Amino acid sequence: MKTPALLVLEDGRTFRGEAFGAIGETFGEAVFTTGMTGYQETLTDPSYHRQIVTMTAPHIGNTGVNGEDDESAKIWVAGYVVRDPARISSNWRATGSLDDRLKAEGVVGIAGVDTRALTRHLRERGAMRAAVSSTGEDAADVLAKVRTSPSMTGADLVGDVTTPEPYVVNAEGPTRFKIAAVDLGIKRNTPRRMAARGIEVHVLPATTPPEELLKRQLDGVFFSNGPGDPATADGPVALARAALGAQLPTFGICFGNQVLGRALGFGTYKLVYGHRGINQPVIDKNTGKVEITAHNHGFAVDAPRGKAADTEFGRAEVSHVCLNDDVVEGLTCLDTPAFSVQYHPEAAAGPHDADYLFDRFVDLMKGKN
Ligand SMILES: NC(=O)CC[C@H](N)C(=O)O
Repeated sequence: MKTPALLVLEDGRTFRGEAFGAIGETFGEAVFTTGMTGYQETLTDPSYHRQIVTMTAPHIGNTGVNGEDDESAKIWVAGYVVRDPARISSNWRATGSLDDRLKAEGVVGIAGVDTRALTRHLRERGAMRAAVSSTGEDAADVLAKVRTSPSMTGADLVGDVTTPEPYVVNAEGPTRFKIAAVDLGIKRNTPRRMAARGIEVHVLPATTPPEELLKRQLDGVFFSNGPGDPATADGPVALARAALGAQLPTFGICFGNQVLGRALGFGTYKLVYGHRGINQPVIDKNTGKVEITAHNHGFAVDAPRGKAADTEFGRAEVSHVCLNDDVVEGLTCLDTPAFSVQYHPEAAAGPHDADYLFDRFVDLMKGKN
């Protein structure tokens, strides 16, 4: 017999289904992602730390899990919600089933949920605190605990995911540049895309002091994606300010965009339900070109569209916006070699329209040499 499970949302809405993965109880922010592929990459993306992720694609687990697609050393999602798990894994690369992997890593999930109804609810009411429980506990008791669990607003989570020690990802072929990548929850595919362009990537802990970053005398700095509320990232913001002050070529992705935005003096705010998926249209304001891009963000930068803003580090403009809702998706400094995007040019899984941004980073570093 299948073990019954509950998904309880902060506003009291409750979904019933059956246990998927580990049996237990877990808390986090309920969000949804619309990606039709790439569930293994989603599960292992450190940006999903403390989030209960709902897959809107109804059939999950078809290709099992493999030894190649992880974006980090483990599964980071706090909980997993699916409609209809695949009963068999069909892929030549599969080394196991999704259910077994979730069990092995103690990740509590729920299957058999009406994920369309859940997604519509989250779109209307916003992402909110939630729990998945398969311990047989009463929904009212679970709800009481959800209401005392921590919120994503104000959550400082970088310390949970950053590397404790620096490490180096070697360039493929001859080394053309050496950069520091500040690890705020970095996905493996990012250094990989850089290495393919001859960049040697020195991944550094988020707690690296600004003096130490500058002392390394590298060709550029990168600020990665990561979990939590960017309003709490004062340490990384100080690093970005040091990089900007030193005119060091700087690139940021997702959390890195928010960190650069804050370093320039802009604020950040929480979106109602965020952008998560791999088909989000973004326009480059300067070229008018539209890219289909991968997103995973619940916060955004609050910066003026149109005219460049005057910041402590010279003029800065919003370079990209999302065509669905006009949210800021990229920033470019006009007097300092720095830019960032809120979406994922490293996209795994996802479209590669934005891959050119890694070349833009290379061009910035070439300009400096
Ligand atoms: N993928 C990311 O870097 C996410 C950044 C931030 N935690 C947000 O939700 O907006």
